[in-house]
Amino acid sequence: MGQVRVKICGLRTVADVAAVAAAGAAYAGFVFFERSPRHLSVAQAAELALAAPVGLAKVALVVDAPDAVLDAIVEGVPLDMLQLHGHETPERVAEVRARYGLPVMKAVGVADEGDLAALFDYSTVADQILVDAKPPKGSALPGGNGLSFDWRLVAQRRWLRPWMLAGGLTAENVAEAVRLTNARQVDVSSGVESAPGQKDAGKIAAFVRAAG
Ligand SMILES: O=C(O)c1ccccc1N[C@@H]1O[C@H](COP(=O)(O)O)[C@@H](O)[C@H]1O
Repeated sequence: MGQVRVKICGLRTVADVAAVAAAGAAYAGFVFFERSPRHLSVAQAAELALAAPVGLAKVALVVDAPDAVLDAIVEGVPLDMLQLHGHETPERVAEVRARYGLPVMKAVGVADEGDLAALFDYSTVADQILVDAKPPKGSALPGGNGLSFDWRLVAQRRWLRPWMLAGGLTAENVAEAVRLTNARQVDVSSGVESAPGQKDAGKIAAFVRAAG
């Protein structure tokens, strides 16, 4: 594993899990959001999670999920972290942490300086912060759109909790993103795909290598 910890999100097959583990990524992400081309059922995610080797952290991504949906995911899938990628409030983040006893990573969309205060607010309640590009208005997906934001907005910033950089990262731009922001963790979904929802083992390996 390199110095920068990598999360590969939106895995859909056991072969994807094997490629992520072989590349040396730290986290594997499973998406539970029906509008996403990466959406999994609880049974599908359980199969992938059970195929993950020890040391590969399994993350469930949800978007404004009610307790009933989270209950089914947490009961059915062996997990290491929950990623909240919707409009969950700081109070909801605290509630989810307490209810499930799992670390919670809260995604925050960034487009300009005005979005940075939210990063601090969530860092007081979440275990980790995911700093992602803000989705364009009317976008079908709140993430996984392959869009970047101006990395200079978060260059060298410090928050109270560990954080990950996300949004439009690829093997071609991740080294520059890390250099500019000093991110110690990065997250990618569409940048390691050959088509929406189709992970590419070669791109995954190249991305992890390039992240450093
Ligand atoms: O990947 C998805 O389909 C997805 C769906 C709903 C919310 C978030 C989603 N993905 C997350 O978005 C960011 C950035 O993705 P990309 O690399 O720009 O494609 C990443 O954190 C994914 O976990």
